This record gives sequence, C-alpha cells and structure tokens, in this order.
Amino acid sequence: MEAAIAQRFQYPSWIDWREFERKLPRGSLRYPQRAKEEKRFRGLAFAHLQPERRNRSLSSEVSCSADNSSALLEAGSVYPFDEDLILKRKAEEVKPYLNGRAMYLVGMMGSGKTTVGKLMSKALGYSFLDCDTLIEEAMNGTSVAEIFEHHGESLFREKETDALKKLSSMYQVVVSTGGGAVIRPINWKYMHKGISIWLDVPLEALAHRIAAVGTNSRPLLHDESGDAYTVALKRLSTIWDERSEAYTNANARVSLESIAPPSICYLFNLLLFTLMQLLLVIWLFFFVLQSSDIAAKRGYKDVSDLTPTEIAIEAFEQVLSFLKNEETMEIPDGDL
Ligand SMILES: Nc1ncnc2c1ncn2[C@@H]1O[C@H](COP(=O)(O)OP(=O)(O)O)[C@@H](O)[C@H]1O
Ligand SMILES: O=C(O)C1=C[C@@H](OP(=O)(O)O)[C@@H](O)[C@H](O)C1
Repeated sequence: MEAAIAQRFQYPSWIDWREFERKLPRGSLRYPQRAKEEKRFRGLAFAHLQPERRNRSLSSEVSCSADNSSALLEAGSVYPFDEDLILKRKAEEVKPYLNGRAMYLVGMMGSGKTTVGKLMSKALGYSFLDCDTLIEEAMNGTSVAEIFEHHGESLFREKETDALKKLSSMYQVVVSTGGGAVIRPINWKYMHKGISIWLDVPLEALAHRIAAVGTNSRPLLHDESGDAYTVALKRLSTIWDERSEAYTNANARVSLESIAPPSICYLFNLLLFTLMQLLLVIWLFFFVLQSSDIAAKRGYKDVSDLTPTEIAIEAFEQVLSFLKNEETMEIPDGDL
C-alpha cells in the first residue's frame, strides 16, 4: 500500500508533485469510513445580535502567523479572543487525525470556500489549491467565464473532473472546489480520497456577497439585466434545488444558519407556543453556556457577523469530530 502511495504520479506542468508528496507516517494509514450514517452534522446557531461586529471588513489575505502563534502556544499564553491563535491551535489538533489527507471545501458559489480554505491551509501548513484556477491553467489560461461561453458547461465539467482526479492523488493540500463539483458522482469518488467539508451558507447571504463582487467570474449567475442581488438570489435558489442533496455527501458540514428576524409568523408563533419558546430559551441558554469558543457559541444572530477565521475554526471542529468518529470505527490491520 505504501509503495503504491509513494509511486510518482504523472502531474501536469502546473503541479510540482514534490510539494504534495506524502510524508508517510510510521503506522498504518487511516482511511475514511464511507458510510453516510457516520457523517457528523453539527451546525452553528446564533442567538444574540452583536451590532459592533457587523460591517467588519473582510480581507482575503491570510493573516495567521504560524511562527508567532506556535511560540505563543508553546508559552501557553493564548489570548481568549485571538482568532488566529485559536485557529492555529485547532489545526494542530486536527493534523494527526488528518494524517496528510487533502481537505476539499464544497458549497454553493460565494460560500467562502476560497477565503476559508486559504485560512485553513495556512493554519495547517498545507498548500492551497483552487480547482477553478487549475482548470483555467489546464485550458492555457482561459477563464472559467470564457470556457462556459466558448465551449459550454459540459466541457467545463469534464475539465473539473480531470482536475479533481489529479488532485485526488495529492496530500497536504486544502482544495477549494467549484460550487458545481458536487453534482457528478465520479467527483465524489475523487474527493472521498480526502476529507470534504460543506460550507452551508443561507442563500440570501450568498446573494449579498455575490452582488457585492459582481457576477462576471460566475457565468451561471451572470445576467446583464436586473438588480444583481435579486438575479443572484433567484438563480441560486434554482441551483440549490438541484444540488442541495449532493452537498450532504460531504464528511463534515459547517452551517451558518441565521435566525430570521421577527416576523408576523414568528410573533404569532410566540403567542401560541409561549411555553415552547420558553423551553427553547432555556435550552439555548444552557447551550451557549456549555460552548467554549466560537459563534453558536458566541450567539451571533446574522451570518455576516462571522469572520472567515471563525468559520475556519468551526470547520476544523467539525472535521475533528468526523475524524475522531472515523478512528473509533477503524478496523485493526489484523482483522483485514
Ligand atoms: N465569512 C464571510 N463574511 C463575509 N463575506 C465573505 C465571507 N467569506 C467570504 N466572503 C466574501 O464572499 C465572496 C465570495 O467568497 P469566496 O471565498 O470567493 O467564495 P467561493 O470560493 O465559495 O466562491 C468574496 O468576496 C469574499 O470576500
Ligand atoms: O456552482 C457552479 O456550478 C460554479 C461555481 C464556480 O465556482 P465558485 O463556487 O468558486 O464560485 C465555478 O466553478 C463555475 O462558475 C461554476
């Protein structure tokens, strides 16, 4: 098995295989258990609005400083609100379980796969690869939008599968996949060589993000006419109906469900089910109390209150949960 893994893969020129070659551990390799029932789905929940956190500016730059953080971690001086340090610490916790396996971020367009993936790769000391970028490079620099326009979606999907196939033999990489990578079962065969994480973001938040940056690079959402937010939301809803099921193939899920603002229904509900609401509040109180680090946890109401670093921390948390579960299900070598 090790010999097979250690064999040289035929990477195209845009990949230096040495960068991703696995440093084989001493013991046997861990492999993911495929059974769906083993998936661990725990999401975030947000209870209280913290207005001062809104409009926090987003930087796609990765700010986690490995050197400083490890020094501080060793010294044991972790500041409770230093997200970067918490992220680094979580990454260190996940690493032994991950055992070099690749991480694939899946999710709808604009769900933050690239932004969060970069943070996760930096924290793990892994390389970051964007599947769309690899496709563009394989097509001699033709952009995704141009591939759709001149060759159609079917060629793009072929190229996407080719790219995922190549990626599936790599280790120590965090991959941001395209939103549609989940629709082909063959792609899951490749992504299941590593660990997949679904960033599940409400469609309204996606539409806001996409409207803010424009739809030029996302041909499936591009439309000259109409208000960008409305067009994006409508298209995303249709796409979501086609894909939502496919996303559940992921090994772990980070859900950014927001609590809807009070509506007539909500108030009506509140009146009719006062007792239920009271029980829910008591449950939420204890839920927040028992949680130690982030979001749900810190009780934000709106998904835009969450920084990419907080989401990356939660992603590690979910992966850790999946991997620990996977380890308990592992069959000892002697039984094979
Ligand atoms: N947690 C977040 N809060 C607010 N905006 C975000 C967040 N994560 C990503 N974004 C923004 O949303 C847009 C899409 O993010 P990106 O990482 O490119 O998504 P994807 O790779 O899933 O398409 C970018 O402009 C990015 O800055
Ligand atoms: O959802 C999709 O089908 C697509 C998502 C895009 O990637 P992002 O999810 O990174 O925007 C890109 O692969 C292409 O435009 C198709």
